[in-house]
Amino acid sequence: MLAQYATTLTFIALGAIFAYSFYAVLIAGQLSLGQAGFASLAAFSAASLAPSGDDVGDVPALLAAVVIGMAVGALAAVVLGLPTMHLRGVFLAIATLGFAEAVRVVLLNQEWTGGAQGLAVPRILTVGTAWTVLAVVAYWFWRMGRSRYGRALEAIREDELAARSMGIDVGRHRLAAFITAGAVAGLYGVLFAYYVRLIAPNDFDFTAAVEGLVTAVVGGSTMFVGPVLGSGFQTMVPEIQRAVGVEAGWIRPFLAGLLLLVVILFLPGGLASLIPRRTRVPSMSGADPVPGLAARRHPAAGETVVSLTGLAKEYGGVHAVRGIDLEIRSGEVVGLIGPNGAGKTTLVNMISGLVPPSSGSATVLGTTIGRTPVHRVAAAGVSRTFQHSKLFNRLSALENVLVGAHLVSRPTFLRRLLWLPSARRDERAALVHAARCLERVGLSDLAGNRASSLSYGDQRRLEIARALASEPSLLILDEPAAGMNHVEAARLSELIRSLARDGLTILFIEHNVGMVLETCTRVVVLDFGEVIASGSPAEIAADPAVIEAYLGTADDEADGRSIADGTLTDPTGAGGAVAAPGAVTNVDPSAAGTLDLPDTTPRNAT
Ligand SMILES: Nc1ncnc2c1ncn2[C@@H]1O[C@H](COP(=O)(O)OP(=O)(O)OP(=O)(O)O)[C@@H](O)[C@H]1O
Repeated sequence: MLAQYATTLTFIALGAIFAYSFYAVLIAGQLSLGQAGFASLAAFSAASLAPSGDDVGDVPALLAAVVIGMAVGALAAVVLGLPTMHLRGVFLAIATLGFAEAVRVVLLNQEWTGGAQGLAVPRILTVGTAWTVLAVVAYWFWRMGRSRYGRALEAIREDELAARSMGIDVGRHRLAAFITAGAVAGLYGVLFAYYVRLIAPNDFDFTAAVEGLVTAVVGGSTMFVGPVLGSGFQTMVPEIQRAVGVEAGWIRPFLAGLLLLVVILFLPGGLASLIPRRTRVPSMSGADPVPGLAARRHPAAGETVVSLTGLAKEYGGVHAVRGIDLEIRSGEVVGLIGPNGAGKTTLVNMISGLVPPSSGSATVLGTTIGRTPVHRVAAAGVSRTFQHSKLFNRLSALENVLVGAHLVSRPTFLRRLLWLPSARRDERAALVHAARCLERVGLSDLAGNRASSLSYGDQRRLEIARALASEPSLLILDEPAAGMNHVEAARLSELIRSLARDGLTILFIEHNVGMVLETCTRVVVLDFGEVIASGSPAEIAADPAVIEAYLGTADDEADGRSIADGTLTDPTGAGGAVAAPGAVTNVDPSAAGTLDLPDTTPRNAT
């Protein structure tokens, strides 16, 4: 019975292994077509170099071929990956396709490969061996999925910039994923060669690469079983068509293409998305530090956290930030306010290492800004949220926070492969820590929900939980209350103050002036890229320059118009939008000192 389907079953296993080589990079958001080249190099190298089964026995011969093939595939991935890993999307696909085609043409013109006639290879692979190898590969990706490394790759796929800000070294992770793809493609090449008996360079052409990619996409890249489902689908559909007698002429490829289209159109996450993704939410007890997390050093109270000297940023002719001198000390809660286009986001982007300054110098937690990559700035203790939410949308709320804990959690992948209890302990520590961060922002009930399904206000809070998970020394919040109603904004204000009581230094941009005045120990006001005022909330509320920046000229004030209610043109010319119903409102206008504060914030996040 099994013998009757042995060929089909072997090709399902081979197709799935090849699809895993695409899955390996798709989970990190990379589109590569070079796998056919890796497989080809591996197949011909192994077939030429591995000992014969007659000399050493079939199993050792296959094992030696597999080792050679995987090493050749991985090495080729290093050689190709080093110069191409900075490429994204279709550019990486084109570069890697160019490599695969170059390999094919070169091998086609070599004597030792047999050229177009091909090279004879003994059939050693059996259906049982093929499925055993597939089980090992699937196990590898299954154990990787819930490890710190696997989560980092998923985070890179969802939002590379946010992943960098969580302290993930994106370049290193992308290269590691590419090398894995090379090794798995090499494995496929060898198994294919030792099954089909005759290999030719044209077996690894553009069509083969596209088939591998399509199999991985149809199966889905969000769950480790995706490639197996994809290969089963791709191999079985023609078999079923043959069985029901529609194999002739154009009908068969037409139906196969149609089914493919249906899967891609209606199941963008692939067949694997039909399987619900479970998030285990741990039970928590106590507020003690979680053992198993890396300890972080925080600056002592009053120590300098941020030191900016003459910091400036120009975009072409636009002076977004002009010569800012600013010092922030540990334990301060500094509010950054100013009209639209004043340069607030540009300034915090420079402080968090996202944008290099045009001139001036900045030291943040001992790191020099400008030369330090974003993930190193994060490792120094800087964590942030973004003006426009940058969540990992397809991950659950808890998984988002787990990624945030990247810098304090321990690597677990290799230990998970061996089922070591220490890996389970460390994973649990990270889970408990993440769950506590969610609890702190009041999102415990939504831990298992997809980030994209949360309300706007909950997404803002989730970003804060994710930022807190790295146990930062400096927390930067970019318009955290945007989209929140006044009750949520008041709760957020209390949360910020409680974080400050715990010793965290906080820098936050907010258009809700009332909330800023109530929450901060110091307020810095920017206008046209310059600091126009800096002082205690009471000083700022009474400062004529601030009132002018916010209310415009005396005439405007006399008209009874203000930026706050959206009736006064923004001094930058950006224009004030009228607050949406339910948008941020002042937390406590009585904290406003002598500035006649608006009771609604006019501008939502832009
Ligand atoms: N990448 C960029 N390229 C060109 N100009 C930019 C870029 N980023 C910001 N700017 C310009 O720099 C100035 C400051 O922008 P920035 O976003 O920092 O202001 P902001 O105070 O954060 O404004 P908002 O409150 O509207 O977010 C604006 O004139 C803006 O158009």
